[in-house]
Amino acid sequence: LSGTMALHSRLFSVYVAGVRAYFGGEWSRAAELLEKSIETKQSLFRLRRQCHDDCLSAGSHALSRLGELRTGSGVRETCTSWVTDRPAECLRFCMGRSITPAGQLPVSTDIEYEFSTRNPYNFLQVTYYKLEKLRKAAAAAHTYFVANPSHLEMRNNIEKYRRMKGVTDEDFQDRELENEKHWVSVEQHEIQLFLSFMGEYFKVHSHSCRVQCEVASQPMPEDRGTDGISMSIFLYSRAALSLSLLSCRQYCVTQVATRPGRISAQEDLLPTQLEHLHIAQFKGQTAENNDKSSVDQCYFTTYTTPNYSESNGSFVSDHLFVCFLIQEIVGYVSRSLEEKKLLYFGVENLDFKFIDPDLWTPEDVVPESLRESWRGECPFSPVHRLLLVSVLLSGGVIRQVGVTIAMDDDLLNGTNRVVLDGVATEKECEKILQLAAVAASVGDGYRGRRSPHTPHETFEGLTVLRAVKLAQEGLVNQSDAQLLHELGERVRVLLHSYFRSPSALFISFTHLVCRTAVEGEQEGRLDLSHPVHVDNCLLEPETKQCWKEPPAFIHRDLSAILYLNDNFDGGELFFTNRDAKTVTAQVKPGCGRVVGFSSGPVNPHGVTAVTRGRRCALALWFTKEKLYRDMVRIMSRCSSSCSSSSGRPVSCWCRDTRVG
Ligand SMILES: O=C(O)CCC(=O)C(=O)O
Ligand SMILES: [Fe+3]
Repeated sequence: LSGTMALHSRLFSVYVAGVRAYFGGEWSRAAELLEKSIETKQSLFRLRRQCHDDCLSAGSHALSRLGELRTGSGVRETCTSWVTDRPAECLRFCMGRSITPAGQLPVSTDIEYEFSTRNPYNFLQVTYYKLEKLRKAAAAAHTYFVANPSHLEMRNNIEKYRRMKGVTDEDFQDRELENEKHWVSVEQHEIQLFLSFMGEYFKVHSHSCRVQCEVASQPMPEDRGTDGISMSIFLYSRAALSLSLLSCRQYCVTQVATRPGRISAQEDLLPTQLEHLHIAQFKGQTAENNDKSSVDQCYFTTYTTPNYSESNGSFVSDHLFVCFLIQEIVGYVSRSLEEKKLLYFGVENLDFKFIDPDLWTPEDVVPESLRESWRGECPFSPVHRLLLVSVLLSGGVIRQVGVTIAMDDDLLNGTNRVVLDGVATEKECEKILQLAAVAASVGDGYRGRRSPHTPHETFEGLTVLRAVKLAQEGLVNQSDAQLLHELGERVRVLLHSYFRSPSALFISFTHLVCRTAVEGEQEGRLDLSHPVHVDNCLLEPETKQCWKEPPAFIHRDLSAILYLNDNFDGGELFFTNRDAKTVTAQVKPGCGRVVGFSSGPVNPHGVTAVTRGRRCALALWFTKEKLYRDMVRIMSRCSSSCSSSSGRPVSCWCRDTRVG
């Protein structure tokens, strides 16, 4: 045996011996063997990476040829050329398989699984504890717990280690951190750090994950038989294996985007990171004066003119960094697309199961017959699409007379933030405030309630549906209830244009909220009216991560608050960094002022204490996903156009809206 096979076989035997020693209570021996097995695993992974790098150029060549085969060629031909052209020979040779007799391989996916779940560290933790090497036990416990956060016993062990003498915070180290390095820089905003994130991202993506797929999907022995049937079976199983390899690689996106210890992958990690980059580089070119955006220019320049720096020197020197990055991404995207094409071919023709982990896959990659549930038309290139999935580009035009841009990204010191003035008139603010007052006086779910955020304020809320009901009961004017809806629409149109959103925006939820200072309870207040949060994910300030998981409203893409008054003290909206502490900008509310911002992790925000009076605002959230638009809102608009004598609003259906 040689190369990786030898290592694999050693890994297997050393680990088994270590576990045996463990169960035999031979602690020193167990520690030695388990450590050795971890070392062996690391060497094995290193060697595989090496093999992969060495065979890579052959690989990309074969893949690009296969892409051409998708249309107009039969399954058999595709498989045949694939099998013969694939650089598997290179990999197999490199990995030592070519000299190993088929069927006698000590390949055990169990052992790979064992290491991927970090189980050896569980054994090690007990072993070191028995040997009274507490600091090492703490590191092993921590390393295991990072990947198994719901393991209660390990949580308790860690608590115990923390209380033990001689153990310090520094001892709780993740010994497998090397493979997750990209997370260290993931939350940095600065461009240089972003670049380093991208570097780590691609490294981890291709080295730690994609390479390991090669091993899991090595083809079967060369026993292809001579008759037609066994040849077909042979080709079919080869194709299936190759498809599993590709699908394994595709899922690397999810693995790379899943932080150790989290269950869910960070959705669309790459586009989200691009949002950080913020296209700060692309700002200043509005749709008006330049119908080709900078992204287009960069893409165009880099990929259509070989000596682009000469042909468009000034642009490229300003944007060299971004162009470089985009070049990286283009490579990544085109490789991924080639794989997807083949996979969809397999889904269509070979009944292969594949669920695309990316949201940015362009429609033309998906065969016609599979498109049914696919998203709508997208006129953008794959790279563009990748950039735009989660990216809003502030700086678009505001066309409404009387509305002005009071603060932009620069003044607000951040990304995708804007303050617009003049969105509602004094009269309109009055009407909505009146509506809020009536709602409060007749009582709704919030009346007189203490705020959910602070005991020093009360909180009243009114939804659109509730407003419509009040109108139907004759308690408020129909037209005032209707105004709530109109204002929401007005803000939607303005922000859609300002943020140049390539996809439609739907109102996902609207809430009229008033916060009132409780008199006599304001002395020495240190808390906030609304603690710092991100609207569409759970902010974890310690790690600066934001988890797009329920109970966060993960489908909110854009947030807006329309302010209605200013006769109160405090109640300023502020933005912070991801540490939830460093304030980057503040906004003072006033009638007709709208603050709009992307709902994601670039915009943590909160509200300072309201220490006198009552602060009312209409909070609006928008989504790009049709599915999550506000059904209640649409229905209530219908029902508000029905006569109130028709009874309960929900039983009144109107035909002119496309509900359901
Ligand atoms: O009222 C405000 O200014 C902000 C409220 C807010 O952030 C929210 O409701 O999520
Ligand atoms: Fe918020």
